[in-house]
Amino acid sequence: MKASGFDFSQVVALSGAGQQHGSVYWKTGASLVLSSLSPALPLHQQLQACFSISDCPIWMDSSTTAQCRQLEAAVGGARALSCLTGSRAYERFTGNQIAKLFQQNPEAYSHSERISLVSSFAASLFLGGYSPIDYSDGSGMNLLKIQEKVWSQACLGACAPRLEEKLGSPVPSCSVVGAISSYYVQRYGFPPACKVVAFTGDNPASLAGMRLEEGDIAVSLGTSDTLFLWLQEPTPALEGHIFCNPVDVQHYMALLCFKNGSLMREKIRDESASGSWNKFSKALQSTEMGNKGNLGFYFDVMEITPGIMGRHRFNAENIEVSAFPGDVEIRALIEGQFMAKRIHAEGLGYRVMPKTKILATGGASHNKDILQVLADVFGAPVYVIDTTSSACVGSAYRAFHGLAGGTGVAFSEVVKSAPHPSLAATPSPGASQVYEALLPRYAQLEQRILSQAWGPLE
Ligand SMILES: Nc1ncnc2c1ncn2[C@@H]1O[C@H](COP(=O)(O)OP(=O)(O)O)[C@@H](O)[C@H]1O
Ligand SMILES: O=C(CO)[C@@H](O)[C@H](O)COP(=O)(O)O
Repeated sequence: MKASGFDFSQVVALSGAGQQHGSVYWKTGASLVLSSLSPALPLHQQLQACFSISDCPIWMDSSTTAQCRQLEAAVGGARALSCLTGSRAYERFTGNQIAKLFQQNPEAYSHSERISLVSSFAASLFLGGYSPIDYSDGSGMNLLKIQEKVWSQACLGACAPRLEEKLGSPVPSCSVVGAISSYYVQRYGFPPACKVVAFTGDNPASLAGMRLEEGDIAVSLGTSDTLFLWLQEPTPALEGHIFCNPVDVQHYMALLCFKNGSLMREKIRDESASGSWNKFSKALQSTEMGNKGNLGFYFDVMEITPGIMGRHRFNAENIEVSAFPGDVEIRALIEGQFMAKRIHAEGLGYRVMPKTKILATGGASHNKDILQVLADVFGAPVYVIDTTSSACVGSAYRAFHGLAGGTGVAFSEVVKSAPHPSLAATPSPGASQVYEALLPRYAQLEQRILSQAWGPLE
């Protein structure tokens, strides 16, 4: 930005977002380095010795099943943990990652004076000191009591000793956490009064960027596919997550994460459309809604929602088949991905309403033919905002909100003059009849695969 001539002296506030659940381990003494950085040198040269471990766990890590079971057992089971923290124990959630680090590398853990999320880590760089974790990203740790908005002592105790002091106290997501550090003032020309508003997770920031309203559903088609909803009241369940809302401290957001998103679509594009999104789109155009009854499940990595692995294809008679022709494969993938989203959102109590808008974002929201299938499966119009970087735009809106007063001011008021989303796809005639028949079949086949993999379900 500096090289392209951006005028940092005009920036009155900033905020940001980081992928959820990742954790950064600051070594004892790091805060001193952070607060006395030389503006003559880049960050990486000065911070190299500041971390207790060099490879940080990120959200795709699923190696903490043992720690998940320990945490659930410590608080009275999966449902009890979900009621407390908004989610049953998930491998990628930070509390379980911290517990694993403590168990497998106690030295690195004890040498860590502070543990940040990716979001609060980035905010710390701008502050020149440790930034608190915000309520919304803090909800992705299996440690925060989402109603009281304080760390759960039971969860902290089950994960690792002296954890509270390493995390610091969580704050409302729209809090001003301090002024920008002199490093950024001197090196880049920010004004010294520029405020840093707490950073949050990428999905909460996207909710802000898309200006989600009640009844709407946001679908982020990034590396992972995520789906989020605005909730007045938390309804924690054994599937999906409830987070504190990033723009309204009284409310909540629900999130469902599907790991086999764009990377899975890319694989099928490479195998069945010679690596071309254009050919991939043509396959969607040339096949009909409902795919003549052919259904597919494509999970090359262990899926989060639901816990299935592998590829499973079924013909119209529900008989498992080993392959589909290329075009059928592509439609089965996209229809299957969106039917799973609708079925699992409805499992959290979500219902498509006449006023429902689907707001699409992320890399694959560039693809109109994919969005058409989304509109058809949900029976609702799909809108896109004029940027796929909704988390970045949301961070700018959140900075503006924090500057305007944060918790005392309605977010919708602050962003009311922002551009409206534009219509990208409307349901095709006859779509609801097709998918009303197909959705229950998809759900039954999903249950069949799940029980084959895990035995009879609860
Ligand atoms: N025309 C397209 N059709 C479908 N998918 C696309 C298209 N263009 C980009 N993508 C997908 O978008 C993904 C990146 O999305 P993005 O939202 O930037 O990811 P991230 O989760 O890293 O933020 C790529 O993996 C790619 O598969
Ligand atoms: O784990 C989750 C949400 O719970 C992921 O959505 C991460 O937040 C990473 O997002 P992308 O990089 O895939 O956008």
